[in-house]
Amino acid sequence: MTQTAILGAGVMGETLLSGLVRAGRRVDDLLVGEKRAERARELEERYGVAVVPNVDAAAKADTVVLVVKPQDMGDVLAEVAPVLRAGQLVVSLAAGITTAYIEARVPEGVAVVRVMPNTPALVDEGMAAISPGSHCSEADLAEVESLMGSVGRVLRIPERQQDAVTAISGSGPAYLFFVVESMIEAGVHLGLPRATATDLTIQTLVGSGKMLRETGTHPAVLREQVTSPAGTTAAALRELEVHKVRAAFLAAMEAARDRSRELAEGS
Ligand SMILES: NC(=O)C1=CN([C@@H]2O[C@H](COP(=O)(O)OP(=O)(O)OC[C@H]3O[C@@H](n4cnc5c(N)ncnc54)[C@H](OP(=O)(O)O)[C@@H]3O)[C@@H](O)[C@H]2O)C=CC1
Ligand SMILES: O=C(O)[C@@H]1CCC=N1
Repeated sequence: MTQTAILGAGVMGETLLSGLVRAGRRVDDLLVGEKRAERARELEERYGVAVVPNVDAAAKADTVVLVVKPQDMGDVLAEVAPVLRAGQLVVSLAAGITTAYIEARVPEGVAVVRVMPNTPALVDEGMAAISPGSHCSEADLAEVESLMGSVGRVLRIPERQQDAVTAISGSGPAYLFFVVESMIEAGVHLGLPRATATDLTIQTLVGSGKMLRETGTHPAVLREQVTSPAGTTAAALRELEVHKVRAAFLAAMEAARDRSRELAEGS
């Protein structure tokens, strides 16, 4: 088994780490680079994984996964580039950061893959979109598919689509949690106990998601099936149109796509 280093074990890094451990990856084959001592101790206790300085992890591993904030990427690459060598694979999970940005900062012959994951990976229902850098082999892509496939689905996409993907599946869980929060609050306004409103909303989301996935039916058709003539759903949907929810999603996702592009510029 190859050695994998995860540099930056915050929300997304720990999500990947926990998934790899759940999937049966030996902790001896995993290394973590994390700068805060307290956080390092926490991860060592929770997973039994070795937390070591970034350079040690990067020098030892076959695959180095970068899960720091886009704004920290330049510093981390400057730190580990001197110990990287041809034949290693660098995988970035950071929004906005291009493979060209990374390739310009690592030695010749280091393969680079860009990934946009999402947090449902925590329950093995992640969605990861992966794009190869300029000198990346089929074996490198297969390694990343195996890595991310242990926590959900993986899709290969051209890198030019990564900013839009970030706006859909990377940030997407937050939009859906926001909708869930809003429905729960509305249920409470309608007089339901909070626990009841929460149960009803979550099961409705899970059931609707399962219908979408298992029937393959277009969401507009599924929506029409719920919308009885002159009924309750029609009354509700009219309000969502009046309040321009569809336009708000378009504006929100354009903002996410644009922010991803800005992060590439280092801001
Ligand atoms: N959260 C999400 O849903 C998603 C996140 N991503 C991407 O994942 C990356 C991480 O995001 P997220 O997990 O949310 O952010 P976090 O801030 O939770 O995690 C980043 C981690 O990196 C650590 N870190 C910072 N500098 C270094 C360094 N030099 N060496 C080692 N570790 C370091 C931070 O430590 P400290 O806190 O001490 O600074 C922190 O633990 C980002 O690039 C983001 O774009 C992608 C898709 C989804
Ligand atoms: O908000 C962010 O920047 C990260 C990238 C996608 C989801 N979270």
